[in-house]
Amino acid sequence: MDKQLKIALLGLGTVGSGVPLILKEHKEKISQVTGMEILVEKALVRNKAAKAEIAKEYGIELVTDFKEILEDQDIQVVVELLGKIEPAKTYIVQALESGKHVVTANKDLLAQHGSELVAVARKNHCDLYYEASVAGGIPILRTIANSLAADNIHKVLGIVNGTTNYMLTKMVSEKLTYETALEQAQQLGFAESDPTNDVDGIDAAYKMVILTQFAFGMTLHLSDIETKGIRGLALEDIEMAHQLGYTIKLIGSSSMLEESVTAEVGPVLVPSNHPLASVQNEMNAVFVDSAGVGESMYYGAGAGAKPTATSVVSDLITTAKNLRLGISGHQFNSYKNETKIASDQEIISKYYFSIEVPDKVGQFLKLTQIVTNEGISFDQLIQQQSDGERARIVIITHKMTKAQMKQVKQAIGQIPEFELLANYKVLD
Ligand SMILES: NC(=O)C1=CN([C@@H]2O[C@H](COP(=O)(O)OP(=O)(O)OC[C@H]3O[C@@H](n4cnc5c(N)ncnc54)[C@H](OP(=O)(O)O)[C@@H]3O)[C@@H](O)[C@H]2O)C=CC1
Ligand SMILES: N[C@@H](CC=O)C(=O)O
Ligand code: NA
Repeated sequence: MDKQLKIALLGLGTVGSGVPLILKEHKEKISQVTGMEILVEKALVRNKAAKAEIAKEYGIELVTDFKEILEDQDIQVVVELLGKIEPAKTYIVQALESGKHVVTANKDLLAQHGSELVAVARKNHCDLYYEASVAGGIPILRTIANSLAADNIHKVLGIVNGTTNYMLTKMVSEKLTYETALEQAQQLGFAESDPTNDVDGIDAAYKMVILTQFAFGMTLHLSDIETKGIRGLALEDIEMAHQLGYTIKLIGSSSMLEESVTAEVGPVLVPSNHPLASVQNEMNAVFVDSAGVGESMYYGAGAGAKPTATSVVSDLITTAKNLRLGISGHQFNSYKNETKIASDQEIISKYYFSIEVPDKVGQFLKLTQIVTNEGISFDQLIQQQSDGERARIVIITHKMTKAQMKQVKQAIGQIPEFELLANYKVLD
């Protein structure tokens, strides 16, 4: 081994503590492919005593002041695994400005400040890689940027949040409560330190911003992505969907319609025979529809220490190879297009409506009128057993535009005795 690559970790939490483990377990292979020995020299922590054991195990020097990393000339790569925006952003900018390459798993940061960080990296001829930020262990960003560079992607959609997929799986298969399922996802290290972003779909929306950049070269803001989480998802709707031949999953999607893009996150009824329907627990899957390859799906662990750290180390390996070849500073994603957002008239889907109505004659007729007023018909319709006073009617429509769907919702809202309980997209 003729060369060493000294790195520093910011954060020794779930993912941070996985990195030295992967570097140790796969040391020989990593040395062969990079021609370098990757050494974790320092780690930034808040509490040295709490991380003393892992530091001793891997011979890492713990520091509580980022300056000790920034000013260390031997450290060539900073791996940011703190999460959230600050101080992560400031540390990354300072690292890049002092000529250090950066690897991060921070989707919050990349989705909200990615363009700025990429520009700083570029100006300083530094690498900035973030494969772990989307779908944890699945090498999806590199696949889109490299392997699918020759293709024209029409649509990218999938299960990109491990916590909520784990929760939905456990709530359905083991009848766990929402709270218990969330607690388990936290204990297993899948959830963010504050799981609000997981359950409210925001974490998935961040990932869709990044996926949209890679797939279509367009930069979306979070506000461009209509986002719903699983907080209000009722078990009754999961069961009704099941009776209709669907599984409800939290899906992030981004599609090109002519020359404009539309991206959304929310519970979606996925046909039970669709490959995304069988993705369980913390597993993620990204389904790509493209002109050349056709349909392809990338499946694997979307969260957890080892899978995520493996992606982080794959970025370190790329950084090491670039250094050896003297080609540092190329952008992870160099595909760029002017961002155009699709209008509601262009977005077409089937929709699921779950409506509570008085249990008396004539209700179906009123609903039929609302939907037919938009020139749409029902694909499926069922009524759940009622308590004698109120009944739940569930309909799946044929395809309509998002604008029509909003009209239907509004019309339902105008009938005082109707209550719209849920409204989700239905995948073909
Ligand atoms: N967990 C997962 O499966 C995945 C996580 N990610 C991303 O990876 C990143 C890390 O996540 P994860 O490891 O799960 O998070 P953790 O909360 O487990 O780890 C973060 C660590 O950073 C430390 N930290 C936070 N702020 C500071 C600071 N200012 N100074 C020093 N230390 C600090 C925390 O210390 P303390 O404990 O004292 O708060 C904690 O040990 C996040 O961006 C996350 O979104 C991406 C894909 C999957
Ligand atoms: N909290 C995230 C972690 C990976 O990105 C998730 O559950 O997917
Ligand atoms: Na990934």
